[in-house]
Amino acid sequence: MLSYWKFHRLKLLSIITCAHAGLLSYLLAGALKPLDEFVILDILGEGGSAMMAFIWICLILKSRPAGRVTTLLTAGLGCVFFSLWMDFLDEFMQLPEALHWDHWLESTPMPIGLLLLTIGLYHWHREQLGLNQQMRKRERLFREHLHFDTLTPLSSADYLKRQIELERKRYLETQQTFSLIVVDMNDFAVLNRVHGHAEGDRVLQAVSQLLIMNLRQHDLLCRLAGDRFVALLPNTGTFLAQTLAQELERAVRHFAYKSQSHGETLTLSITAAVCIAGDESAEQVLERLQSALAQAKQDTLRRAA
Ligand SMILES: Nc1nc2c(ncn2[C@@H]2O[C@H](COP(=O)(O)OP(=O)(O)OP(=O)(O)O)[C@@H](O)[C@H]2O)c(=O)[nH]1
Repeated sequence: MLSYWKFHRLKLLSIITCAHAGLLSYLLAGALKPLDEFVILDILGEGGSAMMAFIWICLILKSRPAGRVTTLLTAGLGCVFFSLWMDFLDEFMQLPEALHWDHWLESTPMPIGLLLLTIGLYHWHREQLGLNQQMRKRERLFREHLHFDTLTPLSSADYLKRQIELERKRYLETQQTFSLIVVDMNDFAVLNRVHGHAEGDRVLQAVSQLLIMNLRQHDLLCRLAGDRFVALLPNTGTFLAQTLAQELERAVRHFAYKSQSHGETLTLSITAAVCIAGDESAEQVLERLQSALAQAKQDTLRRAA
């Protein structure tokens, strides 16, 4: 409750104030009905509906950031809630015959609320289309995953091996080779030591997102172990794989990651290596990939020396 109270307190306060104003108006202008005029079924039905509308408001505010769509949905549901609330109060209070404002307060907010809710839902739909577009890039990651890594949203080495076996079958049918890129963070043990393991975890999460965004829609990124990732590139030759690997290295080098503790920019870098595969078992391919990485690490060290 507290987290969304901070962002949406104005909206919630307006709704609660309106509800209190309605109650106060009834108390000032009307009188309590005798007990035998209470209709239990109406009280339960109208009170329950008002309560549900309020719960919907809380759920919307809890699950959405502040913005136009949230405001429209809350305003719409707020009007619906107010209408139902006035209807509920009507069950307990009797107003003088000459007064008619209770009918207005019961009936007018409902259609206005439904109109606002409809506009809000329409914009929510448009917003969702935009989000779907963004998510499509990561679709292969989220589909059919039995083995998710607990830290990053990537699949594990087991899933990667199964995917390599599938690519191998495809190779036997179509003769189309595929490539793999292995990526390893440089000096990650030092980063852990200097900035703490929790910061290291956040770096791994951020880097995995960055790598995903720099791969193509049909590529698959897995976390092999620790600070090591593997991208499976279907139907891709060595030249294109090398180009992608260089792009990944560049993306990480230019990534201005900010530490959570002090907000300073941490310099991150990776070493990437590539291998092309066809008719080989997953173990064989991964072994070759690890050797290519070891070689690339040595080259990097030699260049730095
Ligand atoms: N924060 C964090 N650290 C991890 C995780 N898994 C492995 N590590 C750490 O990653 C580090 C990997 O160490 P190394 O293989 O020596 O890698 P490195 O320091 O990048 O060395 P080079 O690869 O040679 O540059 C170790 O310190 C592990 O403790 C994890 O899930 N979270």
